[in-house]
Amino acid sequence: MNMKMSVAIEDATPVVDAEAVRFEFRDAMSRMAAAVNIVTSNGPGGLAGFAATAVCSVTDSPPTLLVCLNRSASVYPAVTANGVLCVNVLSDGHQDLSRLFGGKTPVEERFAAAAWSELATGSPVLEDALVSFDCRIVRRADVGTHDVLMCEVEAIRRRDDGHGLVYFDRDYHRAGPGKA
Ligand SMILES: NC(=O)c1ccc[n+]([C@@H]2O[C@H](COP(=O)([O-])OP(=O)(O)OC[C@H]3O[C@@H](n4cnc5c(N)ncnc54)[C@H](O)[C@@H]3O)[C@@H](O)[C@H]2O)c1
Ligand SMILES: Cc1cc2c(cc1C)N(C[C@H](O)[C@H](O)[C@H](O)COP(=O)(O)O)c1[nH]c(=O)[nH]c(=O)c1N2
Repeated sequence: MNMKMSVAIEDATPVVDAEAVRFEFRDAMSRMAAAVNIVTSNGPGGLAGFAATAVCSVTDSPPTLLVCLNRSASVYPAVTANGVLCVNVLSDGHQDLSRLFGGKTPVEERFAAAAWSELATGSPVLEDALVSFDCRIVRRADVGTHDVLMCEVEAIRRRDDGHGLVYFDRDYHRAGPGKA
């Protein structure tokens, strides 16, 4: 396969090495702030949960989110076998929980660090999440290293207090009230 690609970088020098392109892309992506979520799942494939920033709203009719999941992640077989997941949106103060769900930690250890309940699908719902979207995976596309999961929302739980947690420049930041 021809891996040659080119991207524009600051001095407009073309980058043609695939590894350099990947590095350049990630470095550029580090400048895109994103909400931090813990995506959970439970069912016949077992309990699973991972930190995710590649999550966004697709359509409100029917209410649908997309979640990008790396096929090499340890949680991948469980999430795809279960066919359901819950997107738990984190608040500031959840940094340690995010690190736990983003690292190479055993699944029991990840879930022992917080309190969980359930809504419609049986996926774990984080008790103090800003908002939780309990979803059924209705469609899947494999793109490069990731699966793009289209997730139809079956139940929502939210709280109105708290600040958001944003990942930016490879670190966690508070998203608070007040206009920019
Ligand atoms: N979409 C993702 O899969 C994703 C997103 C964020 C972080 N991560 C994981 O967390 C680690 C630490 O991330 P970091 O932000 O501190 O440093 P990093 O340099 O690895 O990543 C910078 C940015 O690039 C993007 N990115 C990273 N890995 C990616 C991947 N495999 N596919 C698509 N986009 C990706 C994300 O937007 C990330 O914030 C990464 O190495 C990766 O394993 C994965
Ligand atoms: C802030 C942040 C954001 C993300 C991640 C990490 C971190 C720290 N990770 C990586 C993901 O959480 C990690 O691969 C899983 O925890 C699985 O790791 P194990 O394979 O179980 O060790 C991640 N993975 C993924 O497939 N999609 C995503 O959107 C993200 N986003």
